[in-house]
Amino acid sequence: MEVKARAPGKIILSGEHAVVHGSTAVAASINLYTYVTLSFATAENDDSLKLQLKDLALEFSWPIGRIREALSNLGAPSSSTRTSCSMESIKTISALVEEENMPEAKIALTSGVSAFLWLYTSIQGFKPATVVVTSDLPLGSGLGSSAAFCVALSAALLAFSDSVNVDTKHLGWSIFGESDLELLNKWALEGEKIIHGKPSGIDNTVSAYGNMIKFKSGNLTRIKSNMPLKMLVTNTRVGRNTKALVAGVSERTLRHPNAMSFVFNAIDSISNELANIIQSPAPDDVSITEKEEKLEELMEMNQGLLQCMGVSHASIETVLRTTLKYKLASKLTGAGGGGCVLTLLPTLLSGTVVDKAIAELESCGFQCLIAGIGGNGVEFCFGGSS
Ligand SMILES: Nc1ncnc2c1ncn2[C@@H]1O[C@H](COP(=O)(O)OP(=O)(O)OP(=O)(O)O)[C@@H](O)[C@H]1O
Ligand SMILES: C[C@@](O)(CCO)CC(=O)[O-]
Ligand SMILES: [Mg+2]
Repeated sequence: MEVKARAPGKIILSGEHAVVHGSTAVAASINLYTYVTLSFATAENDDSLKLQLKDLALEFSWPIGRIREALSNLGAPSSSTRTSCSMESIKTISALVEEENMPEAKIALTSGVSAFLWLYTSIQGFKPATVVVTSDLPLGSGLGSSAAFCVALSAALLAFSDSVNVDTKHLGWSIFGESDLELLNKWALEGEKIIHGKPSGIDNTVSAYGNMIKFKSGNLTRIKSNMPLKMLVTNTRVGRNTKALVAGVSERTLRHPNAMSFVFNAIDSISNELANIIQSPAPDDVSITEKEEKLEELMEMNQGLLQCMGVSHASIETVLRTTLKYKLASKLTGAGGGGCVLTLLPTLLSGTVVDKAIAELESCGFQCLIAGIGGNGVEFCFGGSS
């Protein structure tokens, strides 16, 4: 028997980075997913834990005895209580990953593979198994690939544990009950900590719960949109790393605590206003257009403040300039420093303008997509031969 889990990526409509410092942020799931399939070994002589990253054509395999020896201090797995990875365990796990000779060009994956080993051994202990990962999401681009990976992984691991209440006979995709989802989200955050250093928890929470959320200091409020929201996502293809960008903002905050607290407060107000606009009723085209104009202004203000935090990038500025030529408002999404930019596509905007803007962005070497916003969060499905 095997279990497959899928978790969506996300866009942050407002409040990235500031959310790490206690401000409100607004995020939505998108219809691009990371898939994780878990099957325990059935052959007697198969005594290894395998991780296959299919899109990257990478396979890792550790003899279970080697993992048990290295992590003997962990004790018995306890899937019902999330535990944080100590500095000592991180070092041991990194050494296990290094034994696998990660290709130099893919060294950024080390933290993802470490998060895998931590979540696997903490939830399932030392059982031989194969875990296969595929993803629609570009890695390290601001669309929450790390969170989708941790959420899908936690879902597959917990689905085969005694800590959640799932029906293994159900055919097709299922969702977790509220308390199981809460546990899953806590485990996913522990994985994100290994990848991000100091995550706010917004990315794993929106991936786990789906739809649209407002998030502040670890607490989520579900949001119901009362207007159509269409966003163009432009991937600058400039690689960056969320951990380093988050650390950079924290350093700036230490240097200029007063100034930065005003920036974070301004972003908190922007996020709350944006959430109110999205939720308020819009009975006709005129009121939708008015709401869109306000959203555009708030996105521009948020982008200005992100630039002030030092997380914009020349490639992001090129996207902003290009979309402005078509009178469209944009902001970076996720950690910035490259990665993806959001552009609001108003309801009454002609298709020709969108096509022209996309063509110009793509001629700069960027990649554009229009994401479906606000679908289900994490789901799982049992299958395979028993
Ligand atoms: N499918 C995957 N397989 C293995 N590791 C992954 C996968 N997806 C993400 N990761 C890990 O997450 C890292 C990228 O995370 P990072 O937080 O820097 O970017 P992101 O999550 O895509 O963007 P953001 O955090 O801004 O939304 C990768 O370098 C890798 O370590
Ligand atoms: C940059 C950040 O705010 C969002 C990354 O998608 C980091 C976080 O909240 O953990
Ligand atoms: Mg991330």
